[in-house]
Amino acid sequence: MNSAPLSGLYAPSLSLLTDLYQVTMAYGYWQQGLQDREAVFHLYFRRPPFQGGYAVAAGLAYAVDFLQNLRFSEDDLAYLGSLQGAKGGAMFPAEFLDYLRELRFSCDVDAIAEGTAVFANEPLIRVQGPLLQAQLVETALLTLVNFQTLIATKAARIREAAGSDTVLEFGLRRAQGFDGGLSASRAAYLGGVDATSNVLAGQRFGIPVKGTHAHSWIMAFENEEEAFTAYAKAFPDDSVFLVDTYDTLEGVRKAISVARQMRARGHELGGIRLDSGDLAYLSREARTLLNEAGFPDVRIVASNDLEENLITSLKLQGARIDTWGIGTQLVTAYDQPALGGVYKLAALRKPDDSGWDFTIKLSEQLAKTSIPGILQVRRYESEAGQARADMLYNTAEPLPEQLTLVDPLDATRRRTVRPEAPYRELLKPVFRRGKLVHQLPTLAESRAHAQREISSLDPSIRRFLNPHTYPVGLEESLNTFRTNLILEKRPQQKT
Ligand SMILES: Nc1ncnc2c1ncn2[C@@H]1O[C@H](COP(=O)(O)OP(=O)(O)OP(=O)(O)O)[C@@H](O)[C@H]1O
Ligand SMILES: O=P(O)(O)OC[C@H]1O[C@H](OP(=O)(O)OP(=O)(O)O)[C@H](O)[C@@H]1O
Ligand SMILES: O=C(O)c1cccnc1
Ligand SMILES: [Mg+2]
Repeated sequence: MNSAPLSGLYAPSLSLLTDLYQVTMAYGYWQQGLQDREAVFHLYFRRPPFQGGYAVAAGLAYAVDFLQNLRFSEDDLAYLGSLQGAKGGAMFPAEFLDYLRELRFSCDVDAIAEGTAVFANEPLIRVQGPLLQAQLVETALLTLVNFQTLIATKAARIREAAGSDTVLEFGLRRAQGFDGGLSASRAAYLGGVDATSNVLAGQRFGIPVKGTHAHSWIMAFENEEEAFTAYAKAFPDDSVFLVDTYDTLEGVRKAISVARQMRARGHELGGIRLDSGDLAYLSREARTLLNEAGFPDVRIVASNDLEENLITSLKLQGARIDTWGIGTQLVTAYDQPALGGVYKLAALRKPDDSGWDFTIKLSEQLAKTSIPGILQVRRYESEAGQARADMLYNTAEPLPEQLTLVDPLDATRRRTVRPEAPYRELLKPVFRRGKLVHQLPTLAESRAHAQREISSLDPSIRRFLNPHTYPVGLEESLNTFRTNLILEKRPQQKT
């Protein structure tokens, strides 16, 4: 179910899921005879979203599905063949289209598992292989990974605020298109929500589907009692009544009255839902009414423009909410509309095959200057499994005996690594020479992994307000190499 999340959604081929410039560069590389020059790219982001301290990696299953099915159909080639340049001639000659017809993805791909807690500058995906191919997949990988990582992170924050309460994702109606809604439901589940109202996501990904009913259900009947009674008839053991259509606390009393009739027939009301007004006050009052009437197990569901900060505030106000229904703010990633993940060239095989040329993109800001090498991410952990610090290092160079992590933004900030410190390597082989060599976990396994990963982070990294920065250092020799490469590439200013 999880292994081909894209297939069938977009028929018949997704290989043109790219920016035109990837195809024009591919043509240029082919014309120059550079198509098979071995290259290494890293996909990473520069700052965690929502001014938070971490992100939850997501979208890899989509990326794998895309790469596995990368081939240009006759329709794709006909379309590319129809594109014209400024003077009206074909943009791409027939010989190049013939090349694309035979093209099969043959790169090595290493990636960090979905659900892993990740930080700025860490490659979530590393692609190594023929330059033309490794470049061609940039846009698809970014669009597939950026959005889901963003939403999984938002969901993890909402989970953090909700603690052990149930969280339902209700966002499809407000999502950025149906495809945004579908991948948002998947990523939200991965990041920690318990269920979705999105039935297509339930079918495609095996996410539990849950829900209540709308105000229109109440409005379609003469009065609330009639509406509740009718709903209970349809779902005698699975009813949650929406109580705020006319007057919330009156609605609660009517729900109690119908719940008594249900009980007399051997059924129990599952819950009530509050969707407006002061949710702290109303949930407390509703809890009192329900408890006094002998319904301590009827759950209180709340919805209405909720997000992690509001949940935190409602809890501080003593709200008695058991289940949080969250739509718009979760699936639109309020208030950060995009994760700024990038895909940068980091190494090119020397033309004479004598080793690597490591490449760098300079920027006015050091934070935006890329990191050269064929990178791996090593996570050091305490004996109890708490994440302590991550080290980026160049796998193409030998590691020194004594490892020192250097802050890429401030080389005076360093920490040495105890030789016996336990660690794991986060990037794992996914493709070798274009063949899938990795058994993808199920979505439920990735979700469980995310829960473990987030709990391995110190609360100071997880908090919403001014979180502590998790230490991600460059291995010292990589940092020195990068500094020297910056000096070599940057023109000397003269005064
Ligand atoms: N106790 C509370 N503390 C802080 N914010 C709250 C509290 N109770 C509700 N809210 C939030 O305040 C906002 C109220 O929004 P709004 O005024 O649109 O809703 P409403 O008038 O209650 O509902 P509606 O317009 O759907 O009938 C919502 O985002 C809601 O989640
Ligand atoms: O508020 P969200 O987090 O997006 O959660 C989903 C919302 O969708 C439904 O109503 P809808 O917003 O369609 O109408 P309403 O606000 O008028 O009830 C539901 O009652 C929630 O309010
Ligand atoms: O099931 C619900 O209560 C629901 C579903 C979608 C949007 N709002 C609420
Ligand atoms: Mg609403």
